[in-house]
Amino acid sequence: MEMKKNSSTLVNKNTITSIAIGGFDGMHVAHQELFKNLDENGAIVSIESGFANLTPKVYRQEYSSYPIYYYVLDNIKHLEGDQFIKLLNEEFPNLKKIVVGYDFCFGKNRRYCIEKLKELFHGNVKIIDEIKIDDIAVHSRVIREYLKDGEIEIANKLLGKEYKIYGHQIKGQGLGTKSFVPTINLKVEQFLLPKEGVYITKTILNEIEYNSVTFLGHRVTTDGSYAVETHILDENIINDTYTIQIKFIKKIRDNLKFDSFDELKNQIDKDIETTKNYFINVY
Ligand SMILES: Cc1cc2nc3c(=O)[nH]c(=O)nc-3n(C[C@H](O)[C@H](O)[C@H](O)COP(=O)(O)O)c2cc1C
Ligand SMILES: Nc1ncnc2c1ncn2[C@@H]1O[C@H](COP(=O)(O)OP(=O)(O)O)[C@@H](O)[C@H]1O
Repeated sequence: MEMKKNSSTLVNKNTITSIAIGGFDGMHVAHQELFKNLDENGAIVSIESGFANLTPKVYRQEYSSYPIYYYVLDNIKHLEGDQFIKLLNEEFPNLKKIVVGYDFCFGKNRRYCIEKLKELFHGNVKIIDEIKIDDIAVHSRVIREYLKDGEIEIANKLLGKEYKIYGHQIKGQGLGTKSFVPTINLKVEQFLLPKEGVYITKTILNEIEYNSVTFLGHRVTTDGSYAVETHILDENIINDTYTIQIKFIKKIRDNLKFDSFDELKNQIDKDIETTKNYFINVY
């Protein structure tokens, strides 16, 4: 049913017969619903606004086997409706079907919407009604708000997967191993970071997934600097991987200021206990 193509550069645009159009930041449940309506020669046309921070461009292909072609919004937003359709027909000479959501609009001042698309495109236009989960409309902006509030479980439900960020290892304060627990410190770019606090997570190193607990926030108890640090449970990891992935599962607590290192150490031990219990009960 589904074809395996992992890079748009490998697929000739002449073979494409159906496309889904949108921004596709997050590659969430509603986006996946659009993709289900593509045929085996389907492709994803992703319009880049420059604001994607759930699945930044370089990480997006991971979430679909359909090839993704990117177009920069600034280069196409001045087009009139017929010019936009002409562009699509030129880019994909065998295009037969377009799949979009109920709220899709395009062209100059977003003046052209569903009715115009049906009128201007001489082929099959499939419109997907608004997708909701537990009465919440699934949109990338909605998911961003839940993440900013630390509501990981709701965000994950709307995403249809665990929210995952990529980062690379940087040096920490050097306090962790000495005074608290060993952590991998991450520099994270491009991705939206959830609310400051402590989270049950999984950390992926060299494609191996470990249970972990992750702190994000300003280290208000120590030097006040912003940090993303992950402690891997029950393992003595010597990490030599540059790229690290963190999947967020659940928030445990807010970021807190402690009066002493001892109190912080106690709380970190409790966080680790809470995380271990979670994994024992859930997995
Ligand atoms: C599970 C966990 C929870 C943490 N919670 C807090 C916190 O609530 N407040 C805070 O200021 N720092 C918190 N930290 C960060 C510590 O201050 C940090 O691990 C310590 O400064 C060592 O940092 P380093 O690895 O850069 O040496 C937490 C760290 C971990 C691993
Ligand atoms: N909840 C939804 N239900 C149906 N279609 C949707 C939904 N969210 C987005 N779409 C469609 O998916 C495509 C990508 O939309 P986009 O604007 O990137 O999504 P979002 O609303 O999440 O930012 C568009 O064709 C859009 O109409």
